[in-house]
Amino acid sequence: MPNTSPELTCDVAIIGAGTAGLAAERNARRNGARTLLIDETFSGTTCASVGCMPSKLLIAAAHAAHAVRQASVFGIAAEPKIDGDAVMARVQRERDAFVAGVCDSLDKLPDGVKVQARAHFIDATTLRLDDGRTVTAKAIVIATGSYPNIPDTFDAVRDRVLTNETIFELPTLPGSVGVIGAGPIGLELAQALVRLGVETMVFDQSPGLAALKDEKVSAALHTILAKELPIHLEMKLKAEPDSDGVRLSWSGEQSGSRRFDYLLVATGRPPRLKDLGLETTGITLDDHGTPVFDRTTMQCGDAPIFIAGDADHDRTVLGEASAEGMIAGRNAASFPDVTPGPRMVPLAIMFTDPSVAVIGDITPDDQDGIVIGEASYEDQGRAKVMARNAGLIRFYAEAGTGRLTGATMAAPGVEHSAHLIAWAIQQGRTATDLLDMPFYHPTLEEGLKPALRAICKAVSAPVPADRDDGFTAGA
Ligand SMILES: Cc1cc2nc3c(=O)[nH]c(=O)nc-3n(C[C@H](O)[C@H](O)[C@H](O)COP(=O)(O)OP(=O)(O)OC[C@H]3O[C@@H](n4cnc5c(N)ncnc54)[C@H](O)[C@@H]3O)c2cc1C
Ligand SMILES: NC(=O)c1ccc[n+]([C@@H]2O[C@H](COP(=O)([O-])OP(=O)(O)OC[C@H]3O[C@@H](n4cnc5c(N)ncnc54)[C@H](O)[C@@H]3O)[C@@H](O)[C@H]2O)c1
Repeated sequence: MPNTSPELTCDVAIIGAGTAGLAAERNARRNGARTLLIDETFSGTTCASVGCMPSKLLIAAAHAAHAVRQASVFGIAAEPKIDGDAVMARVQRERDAFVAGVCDSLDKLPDGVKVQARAHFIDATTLRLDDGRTVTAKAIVIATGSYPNIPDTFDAVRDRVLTNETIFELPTLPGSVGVIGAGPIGLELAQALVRLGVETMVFDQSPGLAALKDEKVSAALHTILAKELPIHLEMKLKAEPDSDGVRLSWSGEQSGSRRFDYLLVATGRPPRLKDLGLETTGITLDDHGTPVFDRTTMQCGDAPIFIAGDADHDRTVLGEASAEGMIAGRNAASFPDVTPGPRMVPLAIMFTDPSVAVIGDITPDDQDGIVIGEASYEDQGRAKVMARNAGLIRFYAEAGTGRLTGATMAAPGVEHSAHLIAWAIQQGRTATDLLDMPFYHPTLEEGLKPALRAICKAVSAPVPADRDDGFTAGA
């Protein structure tokens, strides 16, 4: 039941009922705090409503279409017949079910915890709500998430601009979409759209894909994705209205111009901190206006203010929003007694085909003290069986020991194998340790072995003596 009291007090107030805010509220309450969870809409998390889940639903439909198209490789003649209305109806139906699940959990919060309003700080422990009420708390958690940035370049065509907040609402698939931004949102959705029969092109002002620091993997991914999707990097763009659509002109290494029904603008999601009154709190802000905080405690300086999720602009993925929320909630409840929480090895996965993972520390090729082992999936046994033999993985390891420190992977099955690598890195395992573990045949995981062996060789570490030394037929 929403709380309508005029003056509110609590131990911990949380601004934002997304993944981070919900985790923070739960953990603060579990640690004995009287909590208030403040949200403008309580309409479901970004993940469920306009983020992870609807995007993966659209990708699932695209995979189905792609599999039909690929069937001819195996001697099966088939052509997908794509019903755009039905594709979008399923995306929306399943998305609504995920949102309903979030809303159910909101309904189960204890009476009086939910406060529906927009909040801003008037000092470090007081919030003003947009309905005129105030909230006084011993500690406050900022979990306000992020929003889609739309550069001025697209001002003249705003009515034809889609973002992640609007694209999943379309009643049917559009005929053509220019995707601006080759980050995870742009690439995941562009590949899904093109596979669903939408004429799609991607444009970015930067030279690489998805901000991958590993240029070799970025280049390999570009080559693979460009086979089905034109991707123009380092482009200057101009957008003008054009008969119920947009004319996009680009210039750079190549130049061109064409009309699209829509532009999907996926040019980054800055933290939603504007108008939050942070300047009244005394906390230190960085050059972008984001609070400076401690990554292990989530505390902003030594103030009674904590931050979690996309709002801190650090590791902007779901698992980290949840983990940060848990740490922030616990420390807000025990403030001023604040203790570090363990952080996980960073893991980000992009659900393109092939999927892409970035794990741990990504180091340049010429960095002292680090060796790199790589493996191509072009000749990988199981990937060839499935006609998915393309991709590159690169592991980074300590030169002295072969201890794995990070990985960039773009290859089939990486969404799964990346977890094994992240777990190994978190446990401090060496390449030799991993090669001593079971690998089944024939699997995509076997494709990790050449990269691990290359690390062993580079650090003169043993490949386990009683394990295969690289000669499994078809691996
Ligand atoms: C298209 C897309 C696909 C994604 N796919 C993945 C994926 O596959 N895997 C993955 O791990 N991550 C993915 N992400 C990222 C993931 O969704 C986010 O990292 C995560 O949802 C952030 O959660 P949050 O709690 O920080 O923010 P949110 O869930 O956005 O919650 C913020 C809340 O704060 C409220 N709020 C804001 N300001 C105020 C205020 N002043 N007063 C009151 N309330 C306020 C808002 O109403 C909102 O409810 C994706 C994101 C997008 C956009
Ligand atoms: N699978 C996943 O985990 C997943 C999927 C989607 C989104 N996300 C999260 O959502 C966040 C936002 O994703 P995103 O892809 O919008 O942002 P991003 O910041 O990762 O990428 C934005 C891209 O847009 C480009 N760009 C910026 N301004 C431009 C302009 N004016 N013209 C042309 N290009 C421009 C940038 O060079 C960059 O490549 C990510 O940080 C990610 O954490 C995660």
